[in-house]
Amino acid sequence: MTDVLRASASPAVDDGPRTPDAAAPGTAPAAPAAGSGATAPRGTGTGAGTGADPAAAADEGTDGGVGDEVREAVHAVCRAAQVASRRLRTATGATKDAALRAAAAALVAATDRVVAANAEDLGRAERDGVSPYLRDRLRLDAGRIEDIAGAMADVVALADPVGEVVRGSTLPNGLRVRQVRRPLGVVGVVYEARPNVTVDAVALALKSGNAVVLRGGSAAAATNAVVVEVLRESLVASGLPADLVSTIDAHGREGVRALLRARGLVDVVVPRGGADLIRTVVETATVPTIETGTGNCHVYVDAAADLDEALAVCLNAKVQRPGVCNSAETVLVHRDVAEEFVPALASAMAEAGVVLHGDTTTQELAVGVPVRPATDEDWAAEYLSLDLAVRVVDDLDQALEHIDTWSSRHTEAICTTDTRAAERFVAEVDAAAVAVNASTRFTDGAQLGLGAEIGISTQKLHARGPMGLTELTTTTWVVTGDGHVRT
Ligand SMILES: NC(=O)C1=CN([C@@H]2O[C@H](COP(=O)(O)OP(=O)(O)OC[C@H]3O[C@@H](n4cnc5c(N)ncnc54)[C@H](OP(=O)(O)O)[C@@H]3O)[C@@H](O)[C@H]2O)C=CC1
Ligand SMILES: N[C@@H](CCC(=O)OP(=O)(O)O)C(=O)O
Repeated sequence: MTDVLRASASPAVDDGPRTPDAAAPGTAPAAPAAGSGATAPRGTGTGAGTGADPAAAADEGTDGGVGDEVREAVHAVCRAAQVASRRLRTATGATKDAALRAAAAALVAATDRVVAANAEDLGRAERDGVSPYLRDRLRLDAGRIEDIAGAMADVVALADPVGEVVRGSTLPNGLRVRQVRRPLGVVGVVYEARPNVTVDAVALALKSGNAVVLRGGSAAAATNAVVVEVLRESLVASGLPADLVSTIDAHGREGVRALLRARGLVDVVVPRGGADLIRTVVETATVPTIETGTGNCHVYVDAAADLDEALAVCLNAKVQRPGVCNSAETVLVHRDVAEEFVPALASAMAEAGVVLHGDTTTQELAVGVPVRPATDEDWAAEYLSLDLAVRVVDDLDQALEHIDTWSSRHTEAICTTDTRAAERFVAEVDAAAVAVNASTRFTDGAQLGLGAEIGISTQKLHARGPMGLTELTTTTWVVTGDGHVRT
């Protein structure tokens, strides 16, 4: 069976000239816009055009709708992060590891404070009608804080990427050349209301020698404020600058746009979120960015699938954590096994509380289980809930065509015992991750051995899939001679 999860090399990002944007007028306030909850079929781009942000639109071409005050405040944070990042360039692995261990312990020690702030966020989310699945992403308790600290320890245990010689040789003229891994510098992260991401981002950024500027989902503002405060205090206690970790949460979405235009002050911004965020990034950013797109992931159950195994994979992919980007939204079933598989799938999903949306054949075969007629909206949807679209396909070609049309290029899975079908699937699907006889839920930094992830890139440059330590570095060519001159 093809090893579908082999790591690939990633080229460096262009960090552009180190001159911040000139100040531009524009006092329009930030205007939140709801995401569409659906991904577009192939050919319509990254979700541009879904939702609207009048402030950004009104000020397009000037400074992304950012007022002077917010721009200056965000740039000040980035400048301080840039200064702090220089301290980490030369920090030893031992220094960074000790600081991260201390930070993990500080977080656990602050459990009561963090949980109290989280309760505030959860109460507000419930009053605002946020779905239970999204509230699950937001929720912290003592056990989850222990897990988060454990994830930090996992990152500490990984090899320090900084200083790694990627390649090197002595040229015929005697010049010694080495390509050496270095930190990027300042990494901005805009992410969902999921406080574990705050800590994952900090652990990965610091271990790879970077300062990090955070902008978490507003629903998690109280939790993140406490977490960031605890981490900053801990850094100082470890003899490192607090400004290695900072937040721009106070500046709302206008702050996000200011960060996206802090060219010369941040080296890369990683936006983790839905179509509306990505549209804003595409239209606003002047800094290098790495997009982490929405998840519209499929499981294809082939004619040669082990159907018990396939059922377990489908259930896990849909039900284990339906509110996250790597959960499955559509199951495609080969016609030859549909009569046996669809009824089993339908009753297992119904038992797990899943609402099915299916094509005509699925509706006919799912005896005793209600199936809503599926439309193109269902094939496009990233439900992020206990909803699942099901389609019976004629063969692997039709499955591949469906995936090519509707996939968000995040994660696609095939269940089959046919090696040739698996190899075709791996070769022909265009996605950040492809799983063979395994759940889509494995597309996760921790699960793939990266300790954690700063996001799951659905673009092809500079990284693709879960981004860990290596993806937060660039390289420098070090050329050493003995007074060599070029002739
Ligand atoms: N591939 C990956 O690694 C990941 C993908 N995702 C995807 O994100 C989506 C779900 O997360 P959700 O919390 O709803 O994500 P959102 O896109 O709603 O929010 C993520 C972050 O982006 C901000 N944001 C959203 N829209 C804008 C905008 N127009 N301008 C500036 N900032 C903006 C949010 O701020 P505010 O709080 O103000 O709304 C928040 O901080 C799903 O589609 C999921 O698949 C999520 C995480 C990881
Ligand atoms: N790392 C995650 C998946 C990525 C993620 O953060 O997704 P999301 O909850 O949509 O923001 C996990 O499987 O736990």
